[in-house]
Amino acid sequence: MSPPKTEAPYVHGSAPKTAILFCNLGTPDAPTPAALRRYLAQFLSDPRVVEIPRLIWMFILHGIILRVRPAKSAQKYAKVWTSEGSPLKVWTDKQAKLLQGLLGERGHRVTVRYAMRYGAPAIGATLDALRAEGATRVLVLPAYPQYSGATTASVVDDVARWALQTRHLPELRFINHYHDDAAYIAALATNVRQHWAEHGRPDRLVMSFHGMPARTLALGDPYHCECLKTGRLLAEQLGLTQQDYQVTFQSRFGKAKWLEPYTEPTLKKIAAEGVKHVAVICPGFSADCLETLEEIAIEARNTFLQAGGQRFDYIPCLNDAPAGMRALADLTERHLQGWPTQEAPDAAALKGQLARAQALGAKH
Ligand SMILES: C=CC1=C(C)c2cc3[nH]c(cc4nc(cc5[nH]c(cc1n2)c(C)c5CCC(=O)O)C(CCC(=O)O)=C4C)c(C)c3C=C
Ligand SMILES: [Fe+2]
Ligand SMILES: [Fe+2]
Repeated sequence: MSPPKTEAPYVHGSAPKTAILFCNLGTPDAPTPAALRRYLAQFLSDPRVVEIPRLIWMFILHGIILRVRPAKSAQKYAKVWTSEGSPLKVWTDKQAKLLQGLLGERGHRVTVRYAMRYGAPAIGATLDALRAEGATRVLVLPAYPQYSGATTASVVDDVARWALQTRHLPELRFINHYHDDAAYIAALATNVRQHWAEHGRPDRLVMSFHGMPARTLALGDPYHCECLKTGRLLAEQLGLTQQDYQVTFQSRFGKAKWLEPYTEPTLKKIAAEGVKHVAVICPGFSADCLETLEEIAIEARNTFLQAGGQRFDYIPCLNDAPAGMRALADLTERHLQGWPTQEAPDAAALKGQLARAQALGAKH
């Protein structure tokens, strides 16, 4: 552990200031092999993401994966890259600004910033900036509705790493998950209904979540259960029966067994069974990204159609949908309780305290 870094001197009488740190996964800076190499090296070196003995893994990662995958992944990113950059970053930035606006309209005086677990803006650098701006309370909101060790816990690790090197810590709070939050489920249902009103109701709704190694379930990770619960609650909201929907897991990485059923083989199977029209939604992704726009909306679509399916609809993530943003604002508002952000009694009281202290010639 390195010693605390030099920080701005303590300012007497400063009022509490609250910040919300909205943390997403991160994404490469450009759709190029070099940028992908940097991004994947950081991402896949995280022991929360790949849980195999370090020495063996570093050998495989640097000896094989980082020689092959960057070029392949760069080609995929190039298919979804926008003029403003990676979709994940564009949406995360927009969501942070919208959340700031909504909380402001509700009378909360808070600063909302986003940070990325891998790549930029880094969590530690963003926390440093917030402290320099005077933040004394930070609520950390990982952009993952379902908790997993690989995602949510890894954000907490990064905040903890920053805390280990920081002298004057802000008060810290963390939101672990919101997989069964009523407003989140209702926002997903609104998205689905709107899509059906415009594009027609499918024979089957596939809810595709990012996968995880199957062994993480036996090791106590709640991710699988939380995905299934989100799926059940969404189906309930939509009035679906068990025949109308399916929960699947996508984005398998490596050779090990991951959570099943896998998304693409399931789409192939149901097309062969005669399902003609399928709609796919990815409720575990708070914003569209490579895994939804390329793997599902392009790759999985081709798989389904080639297997005999006739119609494939991809239902976008919540992104900047008003109901989804309101759900995030409600969630953060609940977690802000006890941190007075709506009025400034502390500021007024502190000013009075300071004036009285100064009159006495005291500093404290
Ligand atoms: C939504 C939750 C996510 C979980 C759980 C998750 C676990 C997980 N991911 C990998 C490996 C990769 N994931 C990649 C991209 C990616 N993953 C998520 C989310 C979760 N991952 C998102 C939102 C994205 C997209 C990022 C973007 O820039 O758009 C990638 C990189 C892309 C590629 O090269 O394929 C890898 C690799 C593992 C191993 C894992 C659990 C152990
Ligand atoms: Fe992933
Ligand atoms: Fe379970």
